[in-house]
Formats: sequence, C-alpha cells, structure tokens
Amino acid sequence: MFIVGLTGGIGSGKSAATDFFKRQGIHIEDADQVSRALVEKDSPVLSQIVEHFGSAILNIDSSLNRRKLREIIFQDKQERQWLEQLLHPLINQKMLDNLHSASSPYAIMVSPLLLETGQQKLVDRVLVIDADESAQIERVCERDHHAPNQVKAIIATQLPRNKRLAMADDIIDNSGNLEQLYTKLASLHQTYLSKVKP
Ligand SMILES: CC(C)(COP(=O)(O)OP(=O)(O)OC[C@H]1O[C@@H](n2cnc3c(N)ncnc32)[C@H](O)[C@@H]1O)[C@@H](O)C(=O)NCCC(=O)NCCS
Ligand SMILES: Nc1ncnc2c1ncn2[C@@H]1O[C@H](COP(=O)(O)OP(=O)(O)OP(=O)(O)O)[C@@H](O)[C@H]1O
Repeated sequence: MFIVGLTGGIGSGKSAATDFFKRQGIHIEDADQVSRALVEKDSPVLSQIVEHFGSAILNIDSSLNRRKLREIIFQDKQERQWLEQLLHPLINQKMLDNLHSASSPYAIMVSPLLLETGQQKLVDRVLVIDADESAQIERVCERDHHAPNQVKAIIATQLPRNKRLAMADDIIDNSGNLEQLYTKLASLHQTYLSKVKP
C-alpha cells in the first residue's frame, strides 16, 4: 500500500485536507483520532494516565478532562514527554494495524507530529499542509476558543515551519479559502493516483 503521510502544525488545515481525501474514497488513519480512542472512558491507557496525574485529570463522568491535560503538558516538558512515550508507540501500532485492512488506491496517515516523532519512516511520501502562524492562531482560537497564548505554546513544541517545509515531498499552501485548498488537493490526488497505477 502506497502511504502518504499528511502533516502540518496545529490549525494548518490537516482535518480540512483529510475531509477532501475522505470524499475521494481514500482510507485515512488519523493519529489524533486514534489517540482519542485509546484514552476513552474506562480504557486501560486512561487508567495509566490517572495513576500518573491523579484522578483530578478526570471529568465528573470519569472521562478524560482533555483541557486540563492540555494545560499541564504544554507548560511542562517532562509531563509531555511522559504522555508521549506512553501514547506514541500505541498510536503507531494501531494505525499500522488499521492500514492492513485499507483497500483504497492509496492511504493517508495524518499526524501533527509525523516529522517530530520519526513516523515519516512509516510512509512513502510526506505532504505538508502549510499555513503561517497568524492564520494557525486565528483559526484555532475561532474553532476551539483557546487563548492565543495557549496556541502559541503548542506551536512552540512543534517543528518550526521552515524545517517542516524542508522535509516535505509535497506542500499545499492553505493561506487561501477552503475552495482554493480543495482545488489544489484535487490536482495532488490525481498525481498520487498516477503514481500507484500499475
Ligand atoms: C493534550 C491532549 C489531551 C489535548 O487534547 P485536545 O482535545 O485539546 O486536542 P487534540 O488532541 O485534538 O490535539 C489538537 C492538536 O494539538 C497538537 N498536539 C497534540 N498533542 C501534541 C503533542 N504531544 N505535541 C505537540 N502538539 C500536540 C496537534 O497539533 C493536534 O492536532 C491531546 O492532544 C493529547 O492527548 N496529546 C498527547 C498525544 C499526542 O502526542 N498526540 C498527537 C498526535 S500523535
Ligand atoms: N483555508 C481555510 N480557510 C478558512 N478556514 C479554514 C481553512 N482551512 C482550515 N480552516 C478552518 O480552520 C480550523 C483549523 O483547521 P483544521 O481543523 O483542518 O486544522 P488541523 O491542522 O486539523 O488542526 P489540529 O492540529 O488542531 O488538529 C478549522 O475550523 C477549519 O475549518
């Protein structure tokens, strides 16, 4: 299976791009979604998180309080590393398992940390969705109602934009509107299809 690794900083437009490929029938493995499923209520992984951070990390219904965990890990590098060493191997394993059942002409592995964590070794080609920092902050604040400083703190833990772009095989500039994004992706989709044709 030909696998495209799709990445980009927070709020760059990974999900918007993913929606386009999904509509073309392309199999998607999304690290953020797999990560969420791993820590769902009553899961063994959530128990390990509670053991480490204490039960104050849970909501009243015993689900993970994501906001609280986010506030902790983006201001404490050690805590972030603890969480990542627990989750990242499990996320990778789950995505690879799921990809075995993929039947589309090619598949896409979406991950915000594809280049930070060595996941690019698992893919044939790296696609970066690119937006500048002011667009990232504006779009995430509007979507999630985060404070701009929280988004800046997250951006600071991710690869700098120039390094990410230097590691890309394909770059899609997402500084325009969604219509413009989809037009660019339609042409890239044709390129990928031509690569996998026998
Ligand atoms: C801290 C958590 C609970 C916050 O949850 P929340 O619902 O607010 O955000 P969500 O999971 O949708 O992530 C949103 C974006 O934050 C950024 N982000 C998330 N985790 C990380 C991280 N460890 N390092 C850098 N950026 C990150 C990414 O751009 C991601 O797309 C969650 O992000 C998490 O469990 N992170 C650790 C797991 C991880 O590294 N995930 C990244 C995918 S492999
Ligand atoms: N070209 C665009 N024009 C206007 N809004 C956009 C554009 N691209 C994305 N958005 C919006 O910006 C927000 C962030 O985009 P999206 O959720 O796709 O980013 P992401 O990279 O998946 O973010 P995260 O890293 O947080 O998962 C969303 O609300 C999305 O609808």
